[in-house]
Amino acid sequence: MHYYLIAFVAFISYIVYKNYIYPLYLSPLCKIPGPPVDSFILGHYHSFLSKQIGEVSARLAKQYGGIVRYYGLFNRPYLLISDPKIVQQVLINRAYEYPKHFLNIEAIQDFAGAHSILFVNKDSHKRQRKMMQPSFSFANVKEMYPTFVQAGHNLKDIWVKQIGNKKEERVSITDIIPNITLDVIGIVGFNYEFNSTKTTTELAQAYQTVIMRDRSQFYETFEGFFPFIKKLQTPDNKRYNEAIEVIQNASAKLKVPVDEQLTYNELLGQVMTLLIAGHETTSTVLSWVLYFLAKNPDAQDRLRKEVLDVLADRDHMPTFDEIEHLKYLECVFKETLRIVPPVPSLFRSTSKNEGTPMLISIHAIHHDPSIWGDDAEYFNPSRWLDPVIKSKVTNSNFLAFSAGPKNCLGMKMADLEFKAILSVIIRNFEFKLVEGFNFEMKRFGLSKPTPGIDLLISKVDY
Ligand code: HEM
Repeated sequence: MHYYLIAFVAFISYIVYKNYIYPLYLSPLCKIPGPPVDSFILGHYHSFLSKQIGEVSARLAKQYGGIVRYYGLFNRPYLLISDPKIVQQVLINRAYEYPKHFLNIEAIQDFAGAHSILFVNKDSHKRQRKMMQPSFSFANVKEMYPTFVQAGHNLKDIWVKQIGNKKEERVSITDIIPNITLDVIGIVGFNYEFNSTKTTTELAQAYQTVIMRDRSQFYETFEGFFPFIKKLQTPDNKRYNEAIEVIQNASAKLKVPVDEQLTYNELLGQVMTLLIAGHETTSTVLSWVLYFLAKNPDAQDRLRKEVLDVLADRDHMPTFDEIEHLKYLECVFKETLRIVPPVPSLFRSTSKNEGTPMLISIHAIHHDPSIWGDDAEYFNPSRWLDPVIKSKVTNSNFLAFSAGPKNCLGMKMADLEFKAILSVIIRNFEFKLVEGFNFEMKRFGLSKPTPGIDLLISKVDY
């Protein structure tokens, strides 16, 4: 009998040592500054892991510095990184030595495919990247430009109809913008018309269900530890699993334009990755920009004035060169990406096996007053014209598209799509905040406004 007792005591001692004594008192990571732990089992759940992770990480970085230690479930240590010198090493100089880390890999694989470029490292990554790169060349992206302008006009037509003869109309902008960008990626990525702005498509709704699921970093980790939770037939899981099935079925029907031989699963992975990476991020930044312009009427007027120089005639389709010359539009794009980076954090691991997970907080870096000035919390597109700020910006502190060999492949495409759509929209409408309307930011994943953004929209009559 006492053998069982000894085994039981040994087991408990091991658990206590591994999950409490070692991480909290003996690990070399204890020397790194960070907040005191709240709970033996839940780590920092109560103080911040259940909250909006971007804002929390900016606060922690301000309090403790560019590298902060914090604790997840069972006191697993994490590092919160916002020091641009470390970022330079991890993302750029030694990118392949720091593989991506996923709190809940199965959940992401559900909608990006298990063989996605997003998950692989070293040779597999280099191979996929080489294969995909030509589709994103400058010349190819430039050819997509008319599709982007047309998308701006499609959105314009929808809102003109919605406003009708009224002076202004309250519109939920986040209901339609993801459909606009989904249609765009369908056409430019796969030569396929989803027509999601004209008919209700299951696919657009499926993405809403998956992306708008608002769960904390803690919950994601918890489900990552116990993946069977995902299979429980709760109403939320059922909705989610049905949505994933819709995405997988729709992706299976599409074809990516690559020459090299790919297995069926690799192909499916690429389609799913491009669909998700190519429309949810762009729709996020387009939604936020309209909110910030509504909140800052001076910036809105200045942008409209600049756009009117090339779009005096409202039916004129702006050319690529005309759009590329709009300097304030460029500032507005960068400022929106700075203040609300659609991907607020990147996860990496210090090494392949059981390495310490690192959360690189793009949000914290983008809100650091030592780089962006004392008004870093505010939307101010003109900062991008300030020579002092310009001299401080580098590819390791402006990270909306990440940096280095795994940076965003669709960067130029997103840039052009944003500018084409926004210029048509701002030429044709004025945006105001709805008094008393509040929303929050999703706690984890993409920086989505939740439940969405309502604005007052009126037509520009000149
Ligand atoms: C404003 C819009 C966008 C933002 C802010 C954005 C941001 C990012 C970020 C931060 C990453 C790095 C993720 C990580 O390291 O974990 C990334 C990767 C990627 N993005 Fe984007 N993205 C945008 C639009 C697009 C578009 C339009 C496409 C394609 C149609 C695209 C395709 C990709 C791909 C394929 C990767 C993986 C690259 C690799 O691992 O080598 N993105 N994006």
